[in-house]
Amino acid sequence: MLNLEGKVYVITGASRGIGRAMAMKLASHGAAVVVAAKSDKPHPKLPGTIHSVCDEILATGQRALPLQLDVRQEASVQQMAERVEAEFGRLDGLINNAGAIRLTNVECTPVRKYDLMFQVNNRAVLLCAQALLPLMRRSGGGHILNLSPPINLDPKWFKDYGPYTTTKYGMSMLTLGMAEEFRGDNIAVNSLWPKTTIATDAVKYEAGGEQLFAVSRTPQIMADAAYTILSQPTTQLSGELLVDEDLLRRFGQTQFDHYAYQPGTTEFFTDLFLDRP
Ligand SMILES: NC(=O)c1ccc[n+]([C@@H]2O[C@H](COP(=O)([O-])OP(=O)(O)OC[C@H]3O[C@@H](n4cnc5c(N)ncnc54)[C@H](O)[C@@H]3O)[C@@H](O)[C@H]2O)c1
Repeated sequence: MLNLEGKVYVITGASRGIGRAMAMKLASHGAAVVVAAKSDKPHPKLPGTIHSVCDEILATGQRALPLQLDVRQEASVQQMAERVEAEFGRLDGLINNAGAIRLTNVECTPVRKYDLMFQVNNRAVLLCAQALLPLMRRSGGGHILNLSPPINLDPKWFKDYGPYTTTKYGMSMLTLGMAEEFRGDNIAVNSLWPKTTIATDAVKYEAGGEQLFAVSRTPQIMADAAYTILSQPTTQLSGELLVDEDLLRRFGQTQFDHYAYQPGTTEFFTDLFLDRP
C-alpha cells in the first residue's frame, strides 16, 4: 500500500457520492485533498457539502481544503489553481469527477441541459487540466483521472441516455490524447469506468426507479480503483480506459461492496458482494 503522505490531490465534485468516497480514501492513505464542488451550500435534495466532507477528513487528522469551484467558469478554475498553489505549493493529481447527469434520450433533452452536460462532463476536463498543468509540472508530474460512464455498451446507454453518454465518451477521447501529450511531463492520464451503476444519492434521485440498480455497487469500488491508479508509477499506467472491477482484480482485489435494490421500496441496502466468475 503506497503511503500518500506529502501528496496533494484536487478532486472536483467531491461534496458527495463518488468524489466524496475518493477524497476519504486518499486522505486515509495520508494525502491532503482539495475538496472542490460547485456550491458550499447543501443541495436541496442530496446530502453532503464541501465542508461536511472536509470535516470528515479533518476528524481523521489529515489535511483537507474546501473549495467552491464552478468547472464551467474559466475564472473560477483559474482561481482554484492559484489557491491550490498558495495553500500547498504543489499538486500530485487531479481527479475530474464533477459530473452533470441527466438520463434522457435525444428527444427529451433540452438543449440547455445538453450544453450543461457538455460543459461539466467534457469541456471542464480541458479547463482544469490547462489551469493545473503548470503546477503539476513544477511538482515533477502526477496523475489526471477522468470519470466515465458505465462501460456498458448496451444500446440502451446510447438510445435512452445518448446525450449524457456522448459527453462522457468524448471526454474519454480527450483522455487518450492528453496521455500522449503529457507523457514527456511525467503526467499519467487515464479514465475510470464503473462496470455497473454506482448507487449514489444523485443517481438514485435522477433515475427515480429500480432498473438501474439491478446490479450496482457503492462508491467504495471507485475509491479503491482511484487509489490503485494514483499509486502506480506514471510511466506504467497511462492512456488507458480502465474499468473499476477489472483493474482491481488485476491488483488482487476480489471482494466488492454491492448495492441491492429492494423492488417496490425506496430503500437500498448494502451487503458484501463476493467473488463473481
Ligand atoms: N453514479 C454512477 O453510476 C456513475 C457512473 C458512471 C460515471 N459516473 C460519474 O462519476 C462522477 C460522480 O458521480 P456521482 O454519482 O457521485 O454524482 P453526484 O451528482 O453525486 O456528484 C456530482 C458532483 O459534481 C459537482 N458538480 C456538478 N456541477 C459542477 C460544476 N459546474 N462545478 C463544480 N462541481 C460540479 C456536484 O457539486 C457534486 O459534488 C460524475 O462525473 C458521473 O458522471 C457516475
